[in-house]
Amino acid sequence: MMKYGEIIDHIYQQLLLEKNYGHVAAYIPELATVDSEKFGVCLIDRDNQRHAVGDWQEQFSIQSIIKVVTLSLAYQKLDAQLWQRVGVEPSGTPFNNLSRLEHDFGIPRNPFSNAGAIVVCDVLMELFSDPREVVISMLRTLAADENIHYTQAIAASEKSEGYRNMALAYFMKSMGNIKHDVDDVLDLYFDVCSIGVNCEQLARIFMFLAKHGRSADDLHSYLSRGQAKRINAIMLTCGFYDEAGDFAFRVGLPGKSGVGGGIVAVMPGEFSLAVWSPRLNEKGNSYRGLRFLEHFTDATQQTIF
Ligand SMILES: NC(=O)CC[C@H](N)C(=O)O
Repeated sequence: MMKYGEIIDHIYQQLLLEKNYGHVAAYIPELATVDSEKFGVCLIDRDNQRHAVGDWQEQFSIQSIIKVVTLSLAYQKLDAQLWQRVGVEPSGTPFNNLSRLEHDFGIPRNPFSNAGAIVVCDVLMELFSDPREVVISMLRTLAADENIHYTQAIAASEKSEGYRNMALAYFMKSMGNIKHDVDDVLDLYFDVCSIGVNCEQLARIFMFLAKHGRSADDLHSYLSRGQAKRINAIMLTCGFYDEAGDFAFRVGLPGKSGVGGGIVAVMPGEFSLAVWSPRLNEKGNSYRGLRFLEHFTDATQQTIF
């Protein structure tokens, strides 16, 4: 049995001695108020045991990590039909890139770019009469924890300066790839990005991708095995935007980052691991989170490669 707890503690202490680089996301004003030195880690293993250190109980903004959950909900219902509206190829561009979208006639390269996630929100509005409720109850069920909520201040803050996402959404609307009112779709997108989670909740939620579509407690099934495989593949190839190659190279696990400073990575059949450290590198991914995961997979050799 792997001694995850000891390894996590050791790497955590080591990284505290290292200089921390990067900046908290300031383009969403409310995120700029977060303490940049927060650092939390939580791993849930296949026996549902928790191994955690640092600020793992403190909630932070889930941001782009939610894109995996919204994608899973759309994919669960539409299966391969979903790929008519969004692709599965890495983009090699930043998460909010505009130029590629015009080249691709309004069909986003993948569901983890902002454009792709906005299309997925449009799809959710078609599929569910109350998509916000569906998203939050999936998170609460997977985490086995009711204390997960939307954060109005963050959603409003992002909306107040969300010009680029508006540009993406309006362009896709002009190309026929957004069916609903653009404002309504963006409101849903900003809302789901604003949800607060802590490292433990995040790690528990993502166990459904370590367990081939089933919840950590094994009571709920969200995706088929084949669907879970494909979502993990998209995380590996697209989860870190134009740093996806570097993440695969250094960490070697499917994962997803958010500009709140969270990263979650899964080892299918083994564990789900969430790290939170708000300072972001120039690609918008947590600097220390990446360092932690790189050390962790080097130390444990728990990687898909
Ligand atoms: N990479 C991210 O976490 C970006 C999400 C953020 N809500 C945005 O749209 O800009």
